[in-house]
Amino acid sequence: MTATSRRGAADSGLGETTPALSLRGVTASYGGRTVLADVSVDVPAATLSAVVGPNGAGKSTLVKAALGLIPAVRGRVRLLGEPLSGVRRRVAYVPQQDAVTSDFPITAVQVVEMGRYPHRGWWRRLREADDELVAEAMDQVGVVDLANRPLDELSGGQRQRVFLARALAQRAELVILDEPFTAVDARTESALLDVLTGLCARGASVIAVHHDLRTVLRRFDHAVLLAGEVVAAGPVSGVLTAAHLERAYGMAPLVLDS
Ligand SMILES: Nc1ncnc2c1ncn2[C@@H]1O[C@H](COP(=O)(O)OP(=O)(O)OP(=O)(O)O)[C@@H](O)[C@H]1O
Repeated sequence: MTATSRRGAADSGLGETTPALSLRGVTASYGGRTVLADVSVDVPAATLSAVVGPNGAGKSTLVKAALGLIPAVRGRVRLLGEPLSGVRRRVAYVPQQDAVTSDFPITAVQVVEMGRYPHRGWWRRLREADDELVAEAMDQVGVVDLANRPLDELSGGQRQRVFLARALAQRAELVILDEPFTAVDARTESALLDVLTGLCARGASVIAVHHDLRTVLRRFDHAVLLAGEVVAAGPVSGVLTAAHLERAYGMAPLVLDS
């Protein structure tokens, strides 16, 4: 049992049965090509949940569809029980790092401060309380010493931590991350997972696209296994079975044997 599964949705502020994310009949396309077809799935609140599946399975597309980042989406999406328009400030997104470009000069601390804009508006000065939340978030992921470094001079792993700090500073109730650990070493990944597990223990919901099934088995509560459609969803041990993995990947990944 992982740390977060010992806690229910009790502290999340959501009803026991209100999912963190609910998709009904969601179809997503790029240029007329359907990538996700008729996906219906619920991700429970106050859990650390993974979206897994082979390359091209539609994992990033699923989270982008949920966040309104893809134009051609049909179906019904609810985040924290509401349409996206009503919950933007309660939901944080950590994009895949190769999708992040910085065409203008911005420092690490300025990125983290952006986590407070949904609460203050970008045109207003942040208050002392915001500064404290920003400092706390940077401390949690170990990037305090990078505060004044330009973003485009940071390594991939440092950037991933800075963007995670932005989500933490937002104090979001639902944090959605797309491959947040691709550029970090194993020790840092474990430390960041501790931070995410801590969020869930306090009632927040975390959904991460993640490719490392071994980590998902060890550290996550819930998983959605995708292969253009939902192959399985639910508690991790019931999702990452040999039969499901064979269906999704065409073979059971050997890593689960060890
Ligand atoms: N902007 C886009 N325009 C056109 N096709 C896209 C676009 N983004 C993704 N696709 C296609 O949609 C499919 C699903 O892509 P997606 O990025 O959602 O998969 P994924 O499961 O996250 O893959 P990976 O594990 O490789 O990151 C792929 O075939 C991909 O080529």
